Amino acid sequence: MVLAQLGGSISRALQQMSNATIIDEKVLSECLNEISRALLQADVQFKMVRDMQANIKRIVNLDDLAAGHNKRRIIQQAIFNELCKMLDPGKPSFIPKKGKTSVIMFVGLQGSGKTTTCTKYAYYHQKKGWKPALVCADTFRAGAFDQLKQNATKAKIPFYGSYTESDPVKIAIEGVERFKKENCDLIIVDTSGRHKQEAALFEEMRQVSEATKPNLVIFVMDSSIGQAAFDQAQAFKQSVAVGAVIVTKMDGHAKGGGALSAVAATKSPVIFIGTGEHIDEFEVFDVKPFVSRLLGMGDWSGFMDKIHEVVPTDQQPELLQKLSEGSFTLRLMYEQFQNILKMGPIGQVFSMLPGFSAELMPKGHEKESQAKIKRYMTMMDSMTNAELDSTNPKLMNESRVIRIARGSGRPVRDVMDMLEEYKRLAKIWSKMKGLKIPKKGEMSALSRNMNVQHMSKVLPPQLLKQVGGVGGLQSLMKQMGSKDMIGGMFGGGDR
Ligand SMILES: Nc1nc2c(ncn2[C@@H]2O[C@H](COP(=O)(O)OP(=O)(O)OP(=O)(O)O)[C@@H](O)[C@H]2O)c(=O)[nH]1
Repeated sequence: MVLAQLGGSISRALQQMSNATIIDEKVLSECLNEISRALLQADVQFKMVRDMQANIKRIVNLDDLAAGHNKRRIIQQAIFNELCKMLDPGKPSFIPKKGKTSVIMFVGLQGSGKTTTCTKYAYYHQKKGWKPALVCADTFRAGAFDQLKQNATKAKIPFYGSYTESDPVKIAIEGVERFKKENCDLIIVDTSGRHKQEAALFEEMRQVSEATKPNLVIFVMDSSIGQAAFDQAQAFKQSVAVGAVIVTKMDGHAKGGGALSAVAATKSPVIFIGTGEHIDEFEVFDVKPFVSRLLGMGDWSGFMDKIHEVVPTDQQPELLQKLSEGSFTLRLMYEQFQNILKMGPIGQVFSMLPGFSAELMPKGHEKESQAKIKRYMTMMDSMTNAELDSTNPKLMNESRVIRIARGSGRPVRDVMDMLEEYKRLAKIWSKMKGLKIPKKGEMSALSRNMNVQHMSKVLPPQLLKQVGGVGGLQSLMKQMGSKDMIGGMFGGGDR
């Protein structure tokens, strides 16, 4: 089951509960059974699901709730908290410091995405001004060094490895020593994988770990392994001091529940997730926004982070300003298309907004989407400045459409398609009107600045209904002291 499906099932269960006139023991049980079924289908370990159900029932004692209390909200809050608890081992992982050398060792089974993830991790930090380096201590898989070398070269990250040396410990020591001398602050050691957990793999991992004394060992896990995740994660944890987990292939048809099980097995947090084969398809994993997204609440802080990441710094103030004005011109669309082609899919950004997914660049169709965007841009190149800067699509009369089509060598139908796309995007962006945009690092300020009206515009209709429409939302925010829109709605507070 894909995670989106899991989120959908949970939202539906909550919705059904909300539709009930009276929320009693029976309604609560039905809702919890529905949610449990969805989690089990997503391959979350049975024991975890059972514990969660018991915890919620214990917390939500319907008889104890004084009349007038918002039972619905309390139940939602309990579900949110329990899901967060499942994913939060209660202690943070080691956090490397920029400018101070840290050795990070990656472990995982063959094919889990370990080598790809090492480069993604290095690239993520490099973009933030770190000096990462990659060491290939995988001498088991022929071609592993070539793969790492290729990835590292593309991302301009220094690397170390050998075609002739067969001792991974020796390579790891040499590589780490070399990059320490070169003042790299993030030395990433990629170790061998095997097809299955076997003694030789664990012995090798132990030796590499002993020799390089990593500050952090990251266990890389393929999200599609489902129920097997718990045992696999536990086996790794017993051999090396796993301190964090990265779950890969969250974009595929993954049984995402495995991620939850890995956290329980290693008592270590998930720190990143892989969302595609491309180097920047890699996201910081934060429990509360993740659960918010799972429950269809959107992820505002992730959205803002992505804007900061995807849009060039010099264009950010202008874009955010325009966003808050709600005026979306064709020129703005053109500029964003330029960003997409340069930086990768901005569809990732949109997927973080409540209520809609990456429609512009559907997964698996990136090539077609890119070609479409290029076609759109060619057509926009045939427009006048006035047309590009206008927010009024009526300006585009029939004769102009024909001229633009002729000017760009495209059929009229294509121009119409492009204008439709513009209208669709403009409609989405118009919902942002009046939003106060925080500077980087002030995400909770965004939440505080969102008023009921904004929230009601961007919340998916079924969710809005669930909280009792605009009126319900208003009283909910009042009750929560309007603290934090995402955390606040479910009692999470500031992040
Ligand atoms: N869709 C998707 N594919 C991924 C992701 N991460 C890695 N992959 C793909 O998974 C495959 C295996 O990745 P590798 O990095 O070679 O696997 P590995 O675990 O290093 O394998 P060994 O080096 O043999 O241990 C490659 O085709 C990657 O492109 C992801 O987040 N999403």
